[in-house]
Amino acid sequence: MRDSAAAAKEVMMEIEASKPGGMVVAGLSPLSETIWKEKRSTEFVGDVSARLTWKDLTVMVSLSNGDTQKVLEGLTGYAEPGSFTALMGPSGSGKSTLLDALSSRLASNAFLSGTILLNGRKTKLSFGTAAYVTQDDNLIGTLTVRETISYSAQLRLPDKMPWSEKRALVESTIIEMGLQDCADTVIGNWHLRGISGGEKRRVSIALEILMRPRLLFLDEPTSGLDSASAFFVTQTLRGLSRDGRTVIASIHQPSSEVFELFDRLYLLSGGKTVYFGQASEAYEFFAQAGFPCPALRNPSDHFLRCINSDFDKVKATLKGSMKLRFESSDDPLEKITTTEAIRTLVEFYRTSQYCYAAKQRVEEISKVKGTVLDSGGSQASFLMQAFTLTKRSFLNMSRDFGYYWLRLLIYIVVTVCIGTIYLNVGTSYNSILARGSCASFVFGFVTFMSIGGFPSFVEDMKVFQRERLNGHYAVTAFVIGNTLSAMPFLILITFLSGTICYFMVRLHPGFEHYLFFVLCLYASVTVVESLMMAIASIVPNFLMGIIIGAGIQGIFMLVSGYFRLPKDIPKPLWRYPMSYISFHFWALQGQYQNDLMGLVFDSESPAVKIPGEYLLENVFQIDVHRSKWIDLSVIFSMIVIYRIIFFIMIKINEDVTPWVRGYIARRRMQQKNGNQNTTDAPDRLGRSPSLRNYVANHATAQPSKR
Ligand SMILES: Nc1ncnc2c1ncn2[C@@H]1O[C@H](COP(=O)(O)OP(=O)(O)OP(=O)(O)O)[C@@H](O)[C@H]1O
Repeated sequence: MRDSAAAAKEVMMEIEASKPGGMVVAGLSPLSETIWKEKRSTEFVGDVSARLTWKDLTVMVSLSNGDTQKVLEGLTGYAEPGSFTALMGPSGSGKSTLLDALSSRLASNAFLSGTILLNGRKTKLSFGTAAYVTQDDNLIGTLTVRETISYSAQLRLPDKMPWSEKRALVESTIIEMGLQDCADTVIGNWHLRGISGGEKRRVSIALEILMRPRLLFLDEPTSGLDSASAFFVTQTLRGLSRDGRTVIASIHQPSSEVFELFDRLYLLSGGKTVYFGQASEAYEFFAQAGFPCPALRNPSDHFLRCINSDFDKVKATLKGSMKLRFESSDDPLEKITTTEAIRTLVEFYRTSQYCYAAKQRVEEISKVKGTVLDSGGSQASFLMQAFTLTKRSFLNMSRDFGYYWLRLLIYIVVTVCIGTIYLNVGTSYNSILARGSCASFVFGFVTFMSIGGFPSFVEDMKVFQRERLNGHYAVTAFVIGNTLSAMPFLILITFLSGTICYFMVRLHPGFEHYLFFVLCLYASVTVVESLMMAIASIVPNFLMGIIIGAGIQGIFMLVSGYFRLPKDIPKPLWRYPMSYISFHFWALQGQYQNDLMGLVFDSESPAVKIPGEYLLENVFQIDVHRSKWIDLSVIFSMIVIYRIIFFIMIKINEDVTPWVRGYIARRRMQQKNGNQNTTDAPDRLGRSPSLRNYVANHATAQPSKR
C-alpha cells in the first residue's frame, strides 16, 4: 500500500511525462502501470503503446431503399504513439465513418472490408486499450468537474486501489486537462450556470483518459467552440499524444493556429484519400498538385476549399453577381470545377511519394507484433459500481430542482387542493361517490403527474449511454443505482402529499388505513416512474416519450374500474388482460376497500344506514373477499416487473436491435445484388461489429473477411 505522498510523486512523474519533450513512448508511467497490473496480475507490462494501421479500408452502407453507398474507398494509413492525427474533409466526406471503422463502432447497416491492425495484430479493441470521445458532452449538470471525474474513477478503478491513489489520479487528470481553475465549478444545466463549452469538452476527454488508454479517438472535439477554446482543446490533445498515446481526431474547420498543432493529416473527400502525411507537408503537396495556397489564406481553409464540391454551387451563385472579379482571378480553382480538382488531387496523391511512403510505413508497422493491453472496461467490483451509481444519482437528484423538488411542490399544492375540495368528506349519502372520485383522482391523476420527471430520465439515459459505450459499468448496476437513489425522494413526496390528503379529507380513520393509503400512493408513483424509465430507454426524445407515457397511462386509467365499473368493462381485451395489467385498477380496488370497509353511510331515508361492505360489492363491484394487502402487493410486484422490463429494454437496445438492423441490411444488400450486378461484391464485406460484441469485449477490431 502506497501512501499519498508516494502517489503524489507518481502523479508528478505522470504530469512531467505529458510535457512536450517528456515522452513515454514505449512504456507506461508508474501510475498507469498500477492500473494495468491490477487487472492483468502481472509484473511485466513492457511496451504497450498502440500502433494502428489500416489498409484498403472500404465501408459500404445499406440504405433504406435497398441501395448501397460506398462511404469509404480503399483507405490506407497509420497512427503511431506520440502523434496526433487529424482527419479532415468537407461535411459528408467520411471522417466520422473512418473513426467509427477504426474504433469498431460502425453502425449496424455499415460493412467494412480491408485490414485494421493494432500492434500488428487483428485484435480486440478493448475499452482499456482505446477510448472514444463523442461529439456530445453528455455530463451530469449538477456535479462539479472534480466530482464528475472522481465518480468516474470510483466506477472504474479497482476497489483494491487506495483512495489516496485514486484521488491522485483524478487530480493529475484535472491538471493534465488544464481544468484546475474550474475544478469546483458545476458542469451546469438548465438552471445552474456552469463551465464553458470548451471546458465541458475537456471534461469529456478527461473522463476517457482517466484509465490511461493508449489509443484515443475523438469525433470533432472542437465543433461548436470558439477559436480560442478550440485551440486549447487541440493543444491538450497534442499534449496527450506526447505522453506516448496515439490520438486520432476528426476536425471540421481548424484555424491556422489549430492546424499547426497537427502532426499528421488525413484529408478525405467523398470517402477517398486526398492526402495523408505530415500536416506540415500538405502545403507543399497542394502546390505540387497545381493548387498552391494563395498568400494570406489559412492553409486548412484552402485545402478544404479545394476538396469541397459544394463550392461549385457557391461559385455558380457568386459568378452571377460578381462576374468581373472572377474573370480577372488567376486562382487555378476558378478555371476548373471542384469536382475536377478533387479528381486531380486524388489521382495525384495515389501516384505520389506521400502515398508510397504511407504504404511502406504501414507495411513496416504491421510487421512489428506488440503487446495489446486488455483491461476489459471497468475494474471496479459490481457492488462498488452499484454503490457509486446510487450515490452519484442521489446527489444529482438532490441538486437538480427539476428532478424531484419541483414535483414535491406541485404534489403538495395539488393535494392541498384535493384536501380543500373534499374537506372532511364524512359519511353522508353524497360522500359515497365523493370518496370514490377522490380515490380515483389521487390514484389516477396525481400518480400521472410523475410523468413530469421524464426529461430528467432522458438526461440520465444520455449519460448512461455515453458511459455504457465506453464500458464504464454494468447495466444491472445502473438499474439498481437508479432505483435506490429515487426511493427516498419518492417516499418523501408520496408520504408528505398523502398525509396532507388523508387528514384533510379525513379518509377512513386508523393508522393501518393511513399506512395503506400512503403506501399505495408510493407504490403507484414508483410504478409510473419505472414505466417512464423503461420508455426513456427506448424513446430518447422527451416529447415523444411523454406522449407515449401519457397514452399508456390514459388507457390504464380507463380500465381502472372507475370510469366503467369492473364487471361492465368489455371482457375481451379491456377486462382481460388490460384491467389486470393496469396498476390503477389494483390501487383503486385496494383503496376502495381501505376506505369504505367498516364504515356506515347515510341513505336517502334517515332510518336506513348503508354498510361500506354493501357499497363495495354492489356499487363499486369490488371483490371484498380479496385482501387489500394483496392489491398492494400486486402493485409492488409491478415495480419489480417494470424494472426488469427497463433492464430488458436496455439489453435489447444494446444487443438485439443492432443485430436485427445488421441482418436486415445484409439481406437487403444480398437481394439487391441478386437482382443486379454491382461493382462491389458483398461477400467481400465483413459484418459491422455489434454493440453487444463491443461491450462484451468480443468484438474484433477487424471483422473477418467473407
Ligand atoms: N450508417 C449509415 N447509413 C447511411 N448512410 C451513412 C451511414 N454512415 C455514413 N453514411 C453516409 O456517409 C457519408 C459520410 O458520413 P460521415 O458522417 O462519415 O461524414 P463526415 O465527414 O463525418 O460528415 P460531418 O462532418 O458532417 O459529420 C454521409 O453521406 C452519410 O450520410
